Amino acid sequence: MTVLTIENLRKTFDMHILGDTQVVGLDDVSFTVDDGEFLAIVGESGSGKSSLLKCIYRAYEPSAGRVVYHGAEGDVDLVSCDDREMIQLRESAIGYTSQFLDEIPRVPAVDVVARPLREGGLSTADARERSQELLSRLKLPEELWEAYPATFSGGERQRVNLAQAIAPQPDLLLLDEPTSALDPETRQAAIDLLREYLGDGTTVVGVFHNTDVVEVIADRVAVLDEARLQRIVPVEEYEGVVVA
Ligand SMILES: Nc1ncnc2c1ncn2[C@@H]1O[C@H](COP(=O)(O)OP(=O)(O)OP(=O)(O)O)[C@@H](O)[C@H]1O
Repeated sequence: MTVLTIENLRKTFDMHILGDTQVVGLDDVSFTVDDGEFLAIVGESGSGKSSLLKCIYRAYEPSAGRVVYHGAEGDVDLVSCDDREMIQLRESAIGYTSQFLDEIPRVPAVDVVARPLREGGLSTADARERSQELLSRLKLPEELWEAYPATFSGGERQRVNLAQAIAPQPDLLLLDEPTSALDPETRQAAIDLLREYLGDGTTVVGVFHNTDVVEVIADRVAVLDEARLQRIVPVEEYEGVVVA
């Protein structure tokens, strides 16, 4: 079953500061994503990877095209649906995370991860227990669980960020470089957790620079080149080396 249909997606940026020139972030991108699939988005720096995720999540308003989410309640065009419907989908079905943690001042790491679980209806105790499990699996030292992420290293913050994103097990999860700051051992732990914890219940579209990660985690790979979808192939046929 198809979860996401992207049709002729285009995103341009009007750069008034550069004498009204136009930057093309995405150009005529079309593909579908199946239920439970892990699709990796790769491509050189500036090829449009983050713009694609942001357009799906409507953090960027696409300039043209359609992004249809085939959810439990029916099809929704994420480009044209009203804001309220989009917010509801973000709360219930579609997750997004960038590689940087949006810090909430003076909230301990364990509560940052527990928050979406509490909002989803879990008791505080259960939500905290689940978030401790996730942080433990991601090898965040236990003494940091009750500390504020503002003081954490880049890799420690990224673990909190990833745990927070996967905790509610959304139907569709958009991940932008979720493992970029992790050392190889922690990256492996993150990959194992993503696979196990999300299982087939979550469809993932994730931007990755690291070819090793792509090869072990993705089902298919979409290669962007200068704002266009160059090819989309099963991971076994993917041989590209991606450098940020
Ligand atoms: N908010 C914005 N305003 C203006 N231009 C933008 C904006 N966001 C992206 N762009 C431009 O769109 C193009 C694609 O950017 P995008 O960030 O999607 O690429 P990327 O493949 O994710 O790059 P990287 O791997 O470096 O993160 C680039 O030329 C970029 O400068």
